[in-house]
Amino acid sequence: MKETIYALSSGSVPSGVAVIRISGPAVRKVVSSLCRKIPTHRQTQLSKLRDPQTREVLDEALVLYFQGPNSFTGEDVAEIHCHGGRAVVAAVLNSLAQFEACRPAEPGEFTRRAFDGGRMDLTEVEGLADLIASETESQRRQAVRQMGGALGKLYDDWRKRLIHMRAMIEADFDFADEEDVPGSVADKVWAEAGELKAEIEDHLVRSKSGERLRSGVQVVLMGAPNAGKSSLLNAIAGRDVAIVTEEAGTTRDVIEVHLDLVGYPVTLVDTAGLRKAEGVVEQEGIRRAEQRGREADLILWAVEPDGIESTDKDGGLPADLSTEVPVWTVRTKADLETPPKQDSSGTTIDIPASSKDRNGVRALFEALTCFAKETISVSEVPLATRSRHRHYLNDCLTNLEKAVTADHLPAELRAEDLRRAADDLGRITGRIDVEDLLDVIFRDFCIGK
Ligand SMILES: Nc1nc2c(c(=O)[nH]1)N(C=O)[C@@H](CNc1ccc(C(=O)N[C@@H](CCC(=O)O)C(=O)O)cc1)CN2
Ligand SMILES: Nc1nc2c(ncn2[C@@H]2O[C@H](COP(=O)(O)OP(=O)(O)OP(=O)(O)O)[C@@H](O)[C@H]2O)c(=O)[nH]1
Repeated sequence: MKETIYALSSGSVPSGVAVIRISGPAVRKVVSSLCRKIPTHRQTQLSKLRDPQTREVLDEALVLYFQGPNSFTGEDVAEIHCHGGRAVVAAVLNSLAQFEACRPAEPGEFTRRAFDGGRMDLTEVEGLADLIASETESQRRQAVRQMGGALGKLYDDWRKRLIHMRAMIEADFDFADEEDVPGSVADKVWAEAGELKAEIEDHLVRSKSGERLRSGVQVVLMGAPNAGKSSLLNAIAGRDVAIVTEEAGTTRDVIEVHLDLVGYPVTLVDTAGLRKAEGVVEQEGIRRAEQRGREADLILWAVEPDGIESTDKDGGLPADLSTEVPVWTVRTKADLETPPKQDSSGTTIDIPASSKDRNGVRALFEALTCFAKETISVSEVPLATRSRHRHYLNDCLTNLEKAVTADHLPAELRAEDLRRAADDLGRITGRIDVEDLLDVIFRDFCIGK
């Protein structure tokens, strides 16, 4: 028999109320033992919770019951809403552990059961994970929509169209010998396939924005040592409206701050000062700084008043930087200088900033907010949000392209490419072999979800 799983779903204790969730075939037995009576489906019941062995009262709690299949997981589910004291939660979890075939849930295991039971597709699962990870309004909006199935529906519709096209082609070549079946059926299908291909290409282009919204616009501060990069980061992040979380990067030289700029997520990255370094550690720091620069959506090039010439000598932007990455020159320590004549190059935006006075970074802050808005452009249509989606969409396009262009090949082979293209979309929603992928996706979930 399938195991029954349980977990604290409500976050860290102590808390006012803690929610302990239980799912699986033993739920009815467990609940009737802990609180005698099983609540009516979808209703809560105030009950004394008792230790199954000693019958000692552990707490007075609200117990909620969902009879499978009408539950989040599709199995029988109960929720115990008890007091959020450490010892209360420990005592309840401990009594659950005493039941046979009952064990603590793995991260994301409730959701995994919902997926296995066909209650959610993979894009909905990912939307749910993104919703829990969301830090800004625009991220929340995109995640809610994806969790609600909008993206999955788009891919399912495309997949159905492909399956239909293939059926038409196969029907056409079954009757190919008969005279009165017009060849135009196939022509129509290939024209439709071409249209779908264009739709998917358009979706892919627009989805850059979806991925950026999910992970935050990457803004990387670069410049010579001592140019004032760290002070700038602190000055921007220190504004009450801006800071959400601060975390050290994977290296001690790369610091990331997650900003919420009026609902748009921006990851601001401070990097090691660029110069011709002697030490191995510093060289590694610079290598990583350059790497982040290459991945950036925007580079803030910090230049101090008398440092403009020295940056050229000591090290500039990485030579292989894509010309598509915009670079803004930020004149740091603007409180020390008399403003220079307007930069005539016209290639970069030039923004004076001072970390020393309260209004010193206002212009930069506002320019960044505009940039984030323009880069992300929250859309009403669902967008791909992960490189995983992009990967399979590209595979799908490759197969579709083969099918559409191969008019010298027999229809059987072209129909087979249509099937492959449909399968690629099925992999995004998880309808087609994704077993090895699931562990990776669910590993990132919280316990209790
Ligand atoms: N207490 C509590 N709050 C919660 C959840 C939960 O599981 N428990 N959720 C969990 O993530 C979210 C709400 N989402 C949910 C989605 C589906 C079902 C559910 O039981 N669906 C059944 C029955 C629907 C019905 O009441 O008729 C179904 O779809 O068949 C429950 C919660 C957020 N808040
Ligand atoms: N007057 C003034 N001094 C500043 C300003 N910003 C930074 N400084 C000073 O410049 C020095 C270097 O600043 P940091 O922010 O550490 O420079 P950095 O670019 O991060 O340096 P590295 O981490 O070595 O690359 C410090 O002494 C700061 O106090 C500013 O806006 N005005």
